[in-house]
Amino acid sequence: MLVTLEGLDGSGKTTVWEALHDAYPDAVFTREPTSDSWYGEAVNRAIDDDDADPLATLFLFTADHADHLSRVVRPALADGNLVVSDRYSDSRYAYQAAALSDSDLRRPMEYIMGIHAAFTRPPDKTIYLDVDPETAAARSGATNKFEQAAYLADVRANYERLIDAEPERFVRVDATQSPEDVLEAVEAALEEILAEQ
Ligand SMILES: Nc1ncnc2c1ncn2[C@@H]1O[C@H](COP(=O)(O)OP(=O)(O)OP(=O)(O)O)[C@@H](O)[C@H]1O
Ligand SMILES: Cc1cn([C@H]2C[C@H](O)[C@@H](COP(=O)(O)O)O2)c(=O)[nH]c1=O
Repeated sequence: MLVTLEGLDGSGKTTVWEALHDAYPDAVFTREPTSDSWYGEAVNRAIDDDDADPLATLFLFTADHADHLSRVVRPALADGNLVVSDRYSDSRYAYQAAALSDSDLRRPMEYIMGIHAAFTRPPDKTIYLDVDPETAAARSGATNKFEQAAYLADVRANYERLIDAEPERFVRVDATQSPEDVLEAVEAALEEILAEQ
């Protein structure tokens, strides 16, 4: 089963993802952008480059996803593992659709989803850590172009579109709570997800 953690920068995904390692020692924990491949390194260069072309950035993230799928996600699922990914395809649909909103693409989110549809493995469930853009930007330190409150407001609106389209896949957790309460809510959600499967 593939469970993904999604949310704005600073919503607390990585904090939760790290804490879950103890509760689920047999699960495969992974992330996007990947941290152990040259594709992930290329993505990180694009994130840190304020002048990076947004369409080129989309394709770098998508290449990293393709490598992540073939090298980590599909083999782990084939072995029957629970896979928990800190960010996954929804990050592209939410973030790159926002970055490309002023481009020549008429419907950026649909375009990005179309590129993925041919090869991706959709998540079985997605835990969405919901936080307002101002809190997100403040927590993340606004250190790169994606961590700005105005941009994150557009990203959040895109996540809401995704949730509206597939309400049964998403579990929303209020990420403005204390880290302990957020973790408790995520662990409860994950227990329910695993019990249902
Ligand atoms: N529930 C919370 N309340 C207050 N601060 C939090 C909470 N969760 C995480 N933080 C703090 O916010 C910062 C960002 O947390 P974290 O890295 O887990 O977020 P993230 O969603 O993974 O962000 P990014 O997507 O930018 O990597 C850290 O300093 C972390 O300690
Ligand atoms: C996977 C993915 C990520 N992003 C953005 C979101 C963050 O600002 C950075 C890095 O992610 P991290 O969780 O802070 O390490 O990249 C994106 O725009 N599109 C994506 O597909």
